[in-house]
Amino acid sequence: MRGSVVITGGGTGGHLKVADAFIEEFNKRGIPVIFIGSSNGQDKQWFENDKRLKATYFLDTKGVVNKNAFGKVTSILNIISKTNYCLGLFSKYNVKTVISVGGFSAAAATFASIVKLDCKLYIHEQNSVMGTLNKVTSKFATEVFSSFIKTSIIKDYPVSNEFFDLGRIRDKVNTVAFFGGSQGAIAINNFALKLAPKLNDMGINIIHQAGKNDYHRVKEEYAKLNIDADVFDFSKEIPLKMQKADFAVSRAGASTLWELCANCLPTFFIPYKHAAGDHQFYNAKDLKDKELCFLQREEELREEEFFNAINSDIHDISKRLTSSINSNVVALICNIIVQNNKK
Ligand SMILES: CC(=O)N[C@H]1[C@@H](OP(=O)(O)OP(=O)(O)OC[C@H]2O[C@@H](n3ccc(=O)[nH]c3=O)[C@H](O)[C@@H]2O)O[C@H](CO)[C@@H](O)[C@@H]1O
Repeated sequence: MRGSVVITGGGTGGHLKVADAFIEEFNKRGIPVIFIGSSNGQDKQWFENDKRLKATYFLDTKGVVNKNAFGKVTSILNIISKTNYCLGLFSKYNVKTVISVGGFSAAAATFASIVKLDCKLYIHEQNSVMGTLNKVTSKFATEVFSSFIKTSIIKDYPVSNEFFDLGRIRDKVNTVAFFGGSQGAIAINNFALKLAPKLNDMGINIIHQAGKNDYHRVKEEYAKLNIDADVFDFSKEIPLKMQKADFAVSRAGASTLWELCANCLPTFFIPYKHAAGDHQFYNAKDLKDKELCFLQREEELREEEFFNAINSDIHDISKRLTSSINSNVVALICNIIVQNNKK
């Protein structure tokens, strides 16, 4: 393959997990990868000391959406200056391929790839509703990959093989896991604490990812209830946590959603209502329409719906989830990118 590959984007775990899948695949193929993210958000935490990367750059960039006019102008001027900086990096590392996984961290390197005429841009859009940056830049992309866009040549999500390898068909609910997404979700934490006494009485174990900000409160609440739950703020072992569970309650962030599918874990989704364009609701709606999950909006949450769900035919759902997503997707996408690079 000619030159180095730049992977850009991030902000939150959903984008970064996809970036990680690409880094892993190119690294296996011996192709040098440079990560360009932001110093704001979780990018540094994920990749700052990653030995698989030839170089990492964390630029001081922030989002443009949801800002007043002055904030928008300042952010745009900053992106222009950082785009120029990225062009310098592209020359230094002979970059011919840029893969954007979206989020505000991706803006500068994505624009630089559009300006640099001998550089191809690829976008991975995770969500059912396209993010603002991707809406603007997708017309310049060689390919846009998405599990939701009908025209995507690979219509699957890059999920690590671990989730497939540790998947199993569920029969009976002995353990329920609660997942709030990379940052945790107070609404899911409160719902879990409300359900916990009854679950405990039913002899059902609890696994609970509470998020950094709410972890101590949640841990204390379980202690007050005298319930021995597996509570953590953030874990690198989500595949193992999913493997242990027979049913999940989760936000509908795209990476988590497809990981749950790969793991064949029946799930009750509670989408984050402020997600841009309500995309978390629509991420899960496709599965709901196929009766492959349960879906309730935060403001309509009822315990009764949850208990009906865990008492339904979870074996059937779990079995049908096996054909909801294919493995090795990142390898297929990388094959296309490598092929195009030779042209
Ligand atoms: C609030 C918001 O706007 N969230 C968006 C964000 O979600 P968020 O960042 O929460 O992303 P996802 O739910 O898609 O993914 C979270 C990722 O972090 C991993 N994980 C999570 C918890 C943990 O303890 N350990 C761990 O490794 C999960 O396995 C998963 O791979 O990006 C997603 C992908 O664009 C979007 O669909 C979400 O709507």
